[in-house]
Amino acid sequence: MSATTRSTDPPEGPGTTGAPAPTRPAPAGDRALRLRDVTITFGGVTALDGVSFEVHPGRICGLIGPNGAGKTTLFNCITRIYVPSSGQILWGDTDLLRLRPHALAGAGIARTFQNLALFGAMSVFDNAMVGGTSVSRVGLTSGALGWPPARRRQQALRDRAWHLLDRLDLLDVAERPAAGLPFGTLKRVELARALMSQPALLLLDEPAGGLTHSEVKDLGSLITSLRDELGFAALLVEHHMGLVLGISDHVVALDFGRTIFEGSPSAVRDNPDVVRAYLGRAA
Ligand SMILES: Nc1ncnc2c1ncn2[C@@H]1O[C@H](COP(=O)(O)OP(=O)(O)OP(=O)(O)O)[C@@H](O)[C@H]1O
Repeated sequence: MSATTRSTDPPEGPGTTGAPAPTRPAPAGDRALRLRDVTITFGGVTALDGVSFEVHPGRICGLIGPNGAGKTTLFNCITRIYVPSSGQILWGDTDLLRLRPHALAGAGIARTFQNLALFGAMSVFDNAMVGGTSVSRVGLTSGALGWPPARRRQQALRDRAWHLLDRLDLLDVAERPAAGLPFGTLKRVELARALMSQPALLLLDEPAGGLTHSEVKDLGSLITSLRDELGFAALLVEHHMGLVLGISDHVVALDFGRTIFEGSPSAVRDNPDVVRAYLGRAA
């Protein structure tokens, strides 16, 4: 992101329009993410081999598997970084594989990054705003020129950012640069940035990575309460089994690119194929 996309105005305080917080439940409708027989090969390696499952509206789907199982590759197929060799990925009625990567946010899909995608020199508030301006029709020029509809949209974004920073316990650091903040705090900023686009589907890439035990516990409660408030569905790729089993409605386990389990969190722990996959290789 270039410096030109940085918000030029100082952040106004929360709720400056006096309007109710604009974080309404995402218009998830009946949109589900449907993967059908997704296969991708890299040279001789079949990273995904006929993977099929669904993520239902408003539900959290945990995606687990040992190292090299294909989780990141699957994420990269959904986010249009990789093109599957065969298979279908549908988002509601939309063929996701026909969407350009930059159109995903506009289609209601947002993601977080394992290694964070924040701008160190920018404030926490401005980092959050980046996630909203990518889908809002607020042009920097029209906003700066004070065109009334653009100003109203800009203010609605600011209100949403303040609301999310409040929900994510980030108000105290809102005006501090992201660089230098503790990792656990940055993970929450990353979540705020992703939620600014009001996604109907949130792709969470190892959100617990690098967090302490108590931070992981808090993160689990935060994700479920935000899901309850905002109505998004989530696909959660995570090694932290406690988090996956604690907050997922549904779990899919991969091994060597194949689905070895699909079902409830309570059933996954004792599933012999899952146990074998994790015992067979270091997770
Ligand atoms: N761009 C690529 N080129 C070649 N092989 C790749 C590429 N991306 C992934 N792979 C291979 O695909 C397989 C699945 O890798 P992937 O990173 O998706 O696993 P993972 O489940 O995310 O593992 P981890 O938990 O360690 O992140 C591995 O064998 C990996 O080496």
